[in-house]
Amino acid sequence: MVRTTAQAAVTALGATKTYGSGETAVRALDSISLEVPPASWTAVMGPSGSGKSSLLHCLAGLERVDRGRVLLAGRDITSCSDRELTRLRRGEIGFAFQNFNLVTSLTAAQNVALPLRLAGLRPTRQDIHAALDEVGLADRARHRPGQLSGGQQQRVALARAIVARPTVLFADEPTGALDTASARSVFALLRAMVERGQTVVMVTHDPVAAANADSALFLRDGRLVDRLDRAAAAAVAARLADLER
Ligand SMILES: Nc1ncnc2c1ncn2[C@@H]1O[C@H](COP(=O)(O)OP(=O)(O)OP(=O)(O)O)[C@@H](O)[C@H]1O
Repeated sequence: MVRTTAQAAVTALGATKTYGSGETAVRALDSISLEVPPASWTAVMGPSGSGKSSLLHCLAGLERVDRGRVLLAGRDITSCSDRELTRLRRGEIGFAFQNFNLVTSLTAAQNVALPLRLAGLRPTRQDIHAALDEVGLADRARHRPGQLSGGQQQRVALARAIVARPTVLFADEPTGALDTASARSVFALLRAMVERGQTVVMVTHDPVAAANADSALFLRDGRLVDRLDRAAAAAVAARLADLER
């Protein structure tokens, strides 16, 4: 029986993940324990290879930990079957990942509708339009990914992640390909989600992005080594520079 704060949106208890085996084994996550409160925004930072993406994937149930536990909305996903996990992911979790995962043959609107359709729902045109509007792409609904810039594709991916109103949104560099103005509108969007009670966990290399979050977690060599709450970008950058030394 795992004891945890009942209200946490995401919990990791001694989460450990190793890739490969024998001499080529890499311990990507080394006994990570954390709690992400609901209606909060957490940034995950750290040097390249420190385990950020691995942590995001394990917390989101896209990959399984080898040791330890991960709980989503109080539910222990380490003991879920693949089927239960898929259902949980479709119902509770949104993903906005760096490589977009947009379907190239579908329009922006169809891409946004896809996760809801996969979950057996029939989103209305208004729902889809509202999500595209939130990311500033209402006028690109009929464009296919190949007709959009990298930043616009990223925003379609974000609209797709938010349309289902997930309890927890996991985002990998959600503003990585965006200019300053677009990044700022994404920060506002993520903050609005948090104010509506949703939880955001994002990996970022950008201290400005992390400064918009409520707290920044710092990884090094697969370990959680520090945490800053409500930190200014300069403080985040200084901590990161320390870890990269
Ligand atoms: N599928 C995999 N197979 C083998 N090793 C992996 C795999 N995925 C990650 N790793 C290794 O695990 C470690 C952590 O990788 P991870 O991608 O989580 O780091 P990261 O902090 O997200 O890095 P970056 O900032 O460069 O994206 C690295 O040493 C990486 O090489």
